[in-house]
Amino acid sequence: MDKNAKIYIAGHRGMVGSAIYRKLQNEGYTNLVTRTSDQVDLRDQQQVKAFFEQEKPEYVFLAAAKVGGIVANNTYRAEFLYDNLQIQSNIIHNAYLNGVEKLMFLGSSCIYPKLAPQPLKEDYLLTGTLEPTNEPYAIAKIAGIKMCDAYRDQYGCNFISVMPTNLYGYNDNYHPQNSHVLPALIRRFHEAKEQNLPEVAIWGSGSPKREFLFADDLAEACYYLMQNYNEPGLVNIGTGEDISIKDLALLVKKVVGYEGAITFDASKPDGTPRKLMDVSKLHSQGWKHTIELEEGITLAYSDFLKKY
Ligand SMILES: NC(=O)C1=CN([C@@H]2O[C@H](COP(=O)(O)OP(=O)(O)OC[C@H]3O[C@@H](n4cnc5c(N)ncnc54)[C@H](OP(=O)(O)O)[C@@H]3O)[C@@H](O)[C@H]2O)C=CC1
Ligand SMILES: C[C@H]1O[C@H](OP(=O)(O)OP(=O)(O)OC[C@H]2O[C@@H](n3cnc4c(=O)[nH]c(N)nc43)[C@H](O)[C@@H]2O)[C@@H](O)[C@@H](O)C1=O
Repeated sequence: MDKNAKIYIAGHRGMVGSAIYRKLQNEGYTNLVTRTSDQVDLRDQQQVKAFFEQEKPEYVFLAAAKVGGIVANNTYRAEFLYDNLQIQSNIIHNAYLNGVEKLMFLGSSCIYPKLAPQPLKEDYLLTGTLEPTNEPYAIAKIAGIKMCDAYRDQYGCNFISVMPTNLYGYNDNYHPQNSHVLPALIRRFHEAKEQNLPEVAIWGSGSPKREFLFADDLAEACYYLMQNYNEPGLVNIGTGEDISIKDLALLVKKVVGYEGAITFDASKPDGTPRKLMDVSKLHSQGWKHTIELEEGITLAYSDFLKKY
């Protein structure tokens, strides 16, 4: 990508899109194209068609999606399927029609079977049954991978797919019910500290394990792969290390400085027992994360304090 290349970042106000935007700006890219969802509703075929015909971007980072934690995924099942299929189909098809040089589609680690062997290798895709709480979202993401591959096969498009692990960072969503675990716990421990509450409830049993990557590290990886990777299929992006939700809660408690107790709310779902990425393909491409979990939580907590 030369520094004047016209690059569209779909979802530039979100956690990931804003991190990719910052990275490209820091690298000296000046021709960045963005639209909010109010300006272009990416679910709308006509709006997306008109946008691509007007702007003719050369590169696309597809980081716009309907996103949320385990309860949001399980509650808004129709929206997670419809919105994501529409957004990604409209963008991928119009990228093809308008001769986009290269597109990166962002999926998620939830595309892998619920009980797949760990760590999750790229070739475990479609080898088993999905986790029910996020099946609609995962089905949409799998369709996105297959769409990139089909457009590569039939039309020769250089469309690549990356699968990030669970993410957190600046501009995260701190909604009490709809967010992912890390922002949810940052907020809950912070509010409990402010209100001198004696205990904080953690959803589920605390035993599931998750892997966490700071969004700015993800943006570095996306930028790196956009320049160096041109293959069909998918590439995992993660750290290759995971932690139980209980230990994560203890770490967030420490960073926030909360001194009360932790309890577990068994009425909430655990989801997949474990989702550890095999990152050997990513490492062999020459990229590795730099921000470790405690440092990242400290950065995210200071961002939370500025905004809430
Ligand atoms: N967060 C995570 O833990 C993970 C995220 N991912 C993937 O990374 C990508 C980005 O996620 P993240 O940054 O966390 O999500 P956010 O919710 O922070 O951002 C999503 C962005 O998508 C845009 N968007 C949503 N619906 C529409 C629409 N109908 N029309 C136009 N724009 C729309 C929003 O734009 P606007 O602000 O203008 O409304 C928003 O900025 C997604 O593909 C997600 O699946 C993958 C793994 C984990
Ligand atoms: C990124 C990924 O995100 C979603 O999957 P998930 O990994 O299960 O994500 P999560 O962050 O919401 O939960 C992780 C774990 O943490 C526990 N947990 C404890 N306490 C809270 C809590 O307060 N909030 C939340 N959300 N979870 C909590 C929770 O019960 C679960 O065991 C997918 O739907 C899918 O969208 C996807 O791809």
